[in-house]
Amino acid sequence: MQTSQSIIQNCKSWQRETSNSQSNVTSTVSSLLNKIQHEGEAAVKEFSQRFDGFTPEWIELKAPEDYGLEPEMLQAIKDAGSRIKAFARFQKDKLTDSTYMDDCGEFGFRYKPIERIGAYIPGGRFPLISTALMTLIPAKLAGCSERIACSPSAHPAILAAASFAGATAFLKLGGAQAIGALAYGYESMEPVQMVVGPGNQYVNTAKQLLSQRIQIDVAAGPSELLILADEFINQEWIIADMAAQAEHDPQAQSLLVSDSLELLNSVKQSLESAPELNSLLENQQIILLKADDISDMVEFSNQYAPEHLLLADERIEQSLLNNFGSLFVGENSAVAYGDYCSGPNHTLPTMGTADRSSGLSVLSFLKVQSIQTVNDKGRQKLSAIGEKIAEAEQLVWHQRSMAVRSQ
Ligand SMILES: NC(=O)c1ccc[n+]([C@@H]2O[C@H](COP(=O)([O-])OP(=O)(O)OC[C@H]3O[C@@H](n4cnc5c(N)ncnc54)[C@H](O)[C@@H]3O)[C@@H](O)[C@H]2O)c1
Ligand SMILES: [Zn+2]
Repeated sequence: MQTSQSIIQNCKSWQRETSNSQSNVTSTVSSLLNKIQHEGEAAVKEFSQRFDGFTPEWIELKAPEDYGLEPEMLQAIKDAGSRIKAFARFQKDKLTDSTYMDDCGEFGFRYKPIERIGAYIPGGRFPLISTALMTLIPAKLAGCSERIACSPSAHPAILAAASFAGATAFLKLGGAQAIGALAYGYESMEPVQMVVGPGNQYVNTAKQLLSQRIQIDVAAGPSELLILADEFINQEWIIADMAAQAEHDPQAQSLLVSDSLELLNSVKQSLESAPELNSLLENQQIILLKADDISDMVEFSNQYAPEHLLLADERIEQSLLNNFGSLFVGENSAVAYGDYCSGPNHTLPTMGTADRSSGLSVLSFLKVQSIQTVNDKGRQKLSAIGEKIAEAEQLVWHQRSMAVRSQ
């Protein structure tokens, strides 16, 4: 049993545990992928039988209305999907191709979609309906022409969501073998160029191991929530938020950081009085941290770089917060809204990678290409600059290819 002192810790001395090594998963997945690369379909089928007890199956998608869902469920999928679509469209509209001209010619860039993508929708522990929407909708808005949904679950709500989100095919197949099938091709499906979507350690390891061959999205590990709070917040709400993110996964973690010891003590008491919540506290899925002041809170947040950041402290300016996957401002903004239906994506960087990477968005599915058109004047001017450098690098043909144009 922990003492009261150790339950409320000082934020300066607390650090995220780095993930324990998982070399046996890596070697299992590595040999699985190797077999799929060399033996193709037969190996995919064999692994699917071994780990999931079924043969992979292409499932033809019908209209979302045709899955016999209760009307409220169908409506919720459509409403969530429409909001996710609206956000993705808004983002897409800001990404415009652009060109400028100067005396040497025309220079610009454009966005082009990756053609074939695979979206993995986890289905082992829970059927993740929202993940079908979050992965496939931005891919469609980006303009990817083939969008293969892959999941070990063919739950009617997943199929309806994949259909609403615009999957062009649905393959019932799970785990690392699903990622292998997407990357190497399967039956009539050509290999995809990108695989997105969360999954368990087998799925994530397969994505990592294949990342030289295919583009992958963020490292979406166990969920994380950091709440920065002042003494005035609604405790019932934030306790529910912390328990919500913790229930994703036994390794998921929610942190409450405040400079108010009164708040932390009061939250601690509420947690301890409910056995289900107390066990989250004991298993360190909920962590209470005391800061000296708001600058301490900001500093902690920036170094921790949480997946989800809930800012429930009006004294702290948003602009001071540098590292997070998604920011929820004010206590109205439950993180669960972001998980399902507010609009922004829920596939977000975890394990501190938010200090250098972004969550899934329309941009993830686009390549930025540059385009240049040199005019006659540009031939002279650019030759004069470039030849000098090529000469110093002793790249003779580089120099010559410019020299022959310089007249
Ligand atoms: N960070 C995010 O945005 C986010 C969102 C949703 C889900 N998730 C995470 O996704 C994960 C979903 O995991 P899941 O397990 O429920 O579903 P999953 O679909 O990722 O994995 C299930 C598959 O794992 C394979 N598998 C299971 N045991 C195996 C074994 N011993 N050897 C080889 N393969 C094996 C099976 O083929 C099975 O189909 C959770 O960890 C959850 O936290 C993260
Ligand atoms: Zn969540």
